[in-house]
Amino acid sequence: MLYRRLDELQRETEEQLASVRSQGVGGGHQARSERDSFARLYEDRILQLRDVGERLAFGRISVDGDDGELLHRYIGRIGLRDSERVPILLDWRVPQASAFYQATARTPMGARARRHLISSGRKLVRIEDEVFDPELLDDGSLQLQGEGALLAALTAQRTGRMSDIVATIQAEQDRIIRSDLGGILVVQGGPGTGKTAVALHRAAYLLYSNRERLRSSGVLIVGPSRSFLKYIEAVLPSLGESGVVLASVGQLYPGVEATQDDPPSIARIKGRTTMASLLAHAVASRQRIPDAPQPIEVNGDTIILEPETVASAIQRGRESGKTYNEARVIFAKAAVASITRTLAAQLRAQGNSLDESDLAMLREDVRSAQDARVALNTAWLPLTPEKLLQDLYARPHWLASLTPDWSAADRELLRRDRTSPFTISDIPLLDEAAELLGEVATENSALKRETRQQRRRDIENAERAIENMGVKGIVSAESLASGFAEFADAGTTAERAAADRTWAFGHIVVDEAQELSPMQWRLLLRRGPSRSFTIVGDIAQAAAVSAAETWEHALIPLIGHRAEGDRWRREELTVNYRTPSQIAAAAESMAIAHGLPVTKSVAVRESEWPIDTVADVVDAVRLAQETRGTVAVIATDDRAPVLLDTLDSAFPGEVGIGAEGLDSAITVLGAHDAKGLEFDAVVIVDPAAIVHATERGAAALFVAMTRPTQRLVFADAEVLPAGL
Ligand SMILES: Nc1ncnc2c1ncn2[C@@H]1O[C@H](COP(=O)(O)OP(=O)(O)OP(=O)(O)O)[C@@H](O)[C@H]1O
Repeated sequence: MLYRRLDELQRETEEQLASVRSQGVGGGHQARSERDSFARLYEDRILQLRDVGERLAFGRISVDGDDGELLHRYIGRIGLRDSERVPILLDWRVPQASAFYQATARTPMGARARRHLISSGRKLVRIEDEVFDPELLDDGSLQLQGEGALLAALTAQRTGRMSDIVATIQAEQDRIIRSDLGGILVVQGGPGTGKTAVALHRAAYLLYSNRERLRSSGVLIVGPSRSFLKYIEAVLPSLGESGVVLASVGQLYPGVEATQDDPPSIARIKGRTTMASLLAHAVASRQRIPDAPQPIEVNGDTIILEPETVASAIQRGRESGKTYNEARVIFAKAAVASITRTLAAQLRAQGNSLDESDLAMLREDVRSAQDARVALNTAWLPLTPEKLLQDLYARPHWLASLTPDWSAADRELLRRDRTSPFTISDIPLLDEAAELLGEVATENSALKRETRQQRRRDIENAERAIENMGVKGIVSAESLASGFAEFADAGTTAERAAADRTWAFGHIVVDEAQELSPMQWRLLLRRGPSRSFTIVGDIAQAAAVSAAETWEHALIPLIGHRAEGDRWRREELTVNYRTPSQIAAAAESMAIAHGLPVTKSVAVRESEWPIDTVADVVDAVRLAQETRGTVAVIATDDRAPVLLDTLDSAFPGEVGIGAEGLDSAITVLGAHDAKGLEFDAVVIVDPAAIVHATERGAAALFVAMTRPTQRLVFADAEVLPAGL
């Protein structure tokens, strides 16, 4: 019945689209853009209806009706109504659907029974029923909702890409997913507890329940690496959501994509908040008053530019309180005016008479005179963030003059020539510099202003269009205006947001948030000034040297020193869905032996396989392949590329590396790229080397050990690290 209705709706929407399109190309600009945006809405709806083909409905909840009869409510990926507009399928995000995820025999939330529907394509292959009868209450052991469906999902073979968990969300996860939009929500949990899954479903939930607000401002999801983003990128589209920007920490500054990070000693310095004041000093020290008077030639006349003239123009610029590049415009105006006055006085003294229009022309002459340009640029050069940072690293004397209280060794660590590519740790510094410098006045900034004004006009037009078409309450002016903007080639909200450094997102989800440095948090605050955040991570897994050791500490750049409950709240996830209990226990024992704090969780299942140790890497991969699923080979970041060659000759055509290798049967990863991912089987090469490679190497090994869903094999491990 539901699929029949789905097909019917698809046909109807296609007809509506055809009818809008057939209205021809006539009418003014506004009529055209109205038609285009309605066409766009229909196209979106058709795509959405097509995308939910698989597992359209996955659950049913039975409640008592008014007349004592049992009412069945079906839960699915989207909501559907029949031709009389009676709901026949509930979107999983509506409030009535939450009983499906949260009801238990102890707290049935008005429900009598729950059914999981397990289907393959359009065919129902199994059902699983739970009856909420208090008499059947068990002994209080681990309570899982829809245990059969859940275990089937957990033991299914992995594809290298994360899939949605919408049919089997557990009660503790559902509470987090549906938590309010406002404020900062920290989700803490050990490896495999579903933090990433919960964060993504929460994004989908928020986009649905706060559509008006988030559709135009967008949601930003930040992950640790490109391979991680690749791993999660299909989840939101499968839930019907596309208005989201996914970015790794190396992609948060538009125009620069950093893929490599600095060695830990350097990353630590660049992550400290002192870098913010260093950059502020650097920017403030970039204006230079000349030592001596300079001759300036303007159209054949020469005047003398006094240092005081420059000094007072600089003063004017600084007093404006604007950013460096914007204040420079004021400085330049003041300097040009002052030079013009001197020149005019000189010309008058020579017997020339000058009226207002002569003065205006004279000002133009001064502005375009080569000498004047050089003098003004020497005093106050327009600067880009990239140039500022390159100068800072490449000019040791300048850096030394700005950092009298730093050690020479720390300064030396920042030293680098101008051609070196920017690193992940440079991204927040570029952003900080951009904030201090402001935009260099170019056509680009004029363009942005024009786009903003256009958007305002679009919203006004949209409001009128909604009145005219009598669809008030069905479509919002904001979303209709987004339709206009999309047709004006400005791209979708997500595209525009991703390209605009000053975009303010309505909500930000940060995954693996334990890794972020204070400078990275400062950047994120600028992207989300309303401080509506979902922050997920495991503070115990922090492998980065600049990472904080408690959440309270990590949040200081966002909200200052605040106790839990004051502007931020914490939720915990306690069940490990990924890793079998033997592997989880081994990982914990290793972590404890290295003094790492461990977040306790309970694994839902055991492994069929032992943890093996094999000398040869190729043999180890063969053993791992017995699971018949995806295999990851994790080594130190340096060794990974070497292993690629070895494995490629043993398993031709089957091996890939990093983000690009996620679709391969065997993926080789550096320990730092493994964060957040999962595979059926994992081979860890020389685990002791991973521990010793970096300062927090034991945390990196802990992450690597908690990636498999089935099997763990150590290779080339003559000495196993402590605790194993
Ligand atoms: N309710 C659920 N139903 C089905 N699968 C689930 C559920 N919750 C989590 N999983 C699965 O468990 C695995 C681990 O989830 P996820 O990657 O979100 O954990 P995590 O806490 O982010 O892990 P880590 O911190 O180790 O990266 C994933 O395969 C996810 O799909």
